[in-house]
Amino acid sequence: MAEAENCTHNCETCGEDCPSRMAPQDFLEKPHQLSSIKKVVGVVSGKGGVGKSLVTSLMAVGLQRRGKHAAILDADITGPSIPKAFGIKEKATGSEDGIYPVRTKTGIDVMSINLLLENDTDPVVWRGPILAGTVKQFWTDVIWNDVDYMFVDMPPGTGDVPLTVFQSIPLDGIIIVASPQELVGMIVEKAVNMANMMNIPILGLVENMSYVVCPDCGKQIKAFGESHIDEIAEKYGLKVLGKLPVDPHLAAACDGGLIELYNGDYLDAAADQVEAL
Ligand SMILES: Nc1ncnc2c1ncn2[C@@H]1O[C@H](COP(=O)(O)OP(=O)(O)OP(=O)(O)O)[C@@H](O)[C@H]1O
Repeated sequence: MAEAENCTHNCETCGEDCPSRMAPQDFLEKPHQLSSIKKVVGVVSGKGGVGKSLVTSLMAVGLQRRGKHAAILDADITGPSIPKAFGIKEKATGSEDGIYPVRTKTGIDVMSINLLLENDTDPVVWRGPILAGTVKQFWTDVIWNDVDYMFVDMPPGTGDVPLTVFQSIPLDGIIIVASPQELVGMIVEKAVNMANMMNIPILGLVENMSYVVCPDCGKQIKAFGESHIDEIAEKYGLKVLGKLPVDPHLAAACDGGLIELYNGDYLDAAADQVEAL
């Protein structure tokens, strides 16, 4: 059990009766004093590469199209994909007051580690506490001006870094993104249980790469087998907010920095849910 004087504030390692044990809300960090952020939504996945950044980008684009001011905090420090999806080439700037996010073509404010690194290809070879500290600084040291909806592209998984982010940024809700393969295993359920343990409302589930549409006959092909998302949603009393197909246009838009030009209403129900917060 951790003693109070050498407490690491990582309550995973100490006992229930540890005197330094804190309630989850005690870890919450305050945003920059010049920031104004109305609602914060985390986009979470049980593991990497399932399309979490793509869903984060589409959510911000969707809310911005509805006349709201959207922002993205890219908390995926080791795999930052947001600047690429929006084709952001410039770097973030700062003043003695703080750091300013970079604005996309349609007015979405973005902060990502790639906007601070000299070269986009520089790897971030940092240990967990530094990664988590950087995400915290994106919240505390960045001046987020008049944001209606901030989407946080969370680090994948349920390890130390996502845990710290969950504890330090006050999330109004999370969206869990999963691929059909993941839904067969327990990875999504781990993410659901983690959110429940942290008392963060789950707005719903999004299944990415749910199906492929045959270019000749338009038939939906379940390339990864039948979907299990409805079963899991029912088991945990959650909403299914959308099912995205594998779409080459989507991949091209995302990889070509043109995500703001992509037309598709797959995440309309998710946007409704966020607006209802
Ligand atoms: N539905 C889809 N159709 C076509 N391509 C997709 C789809 N979803 C994701 N992709 C492509 O898959 C790649 C990975 O997506 P993305 O970066 O969003 O995943 P991620 O879960 O955020 O990964 P990581 O956790 O490693 O950052 C991207 O190149 C993206 O364009």
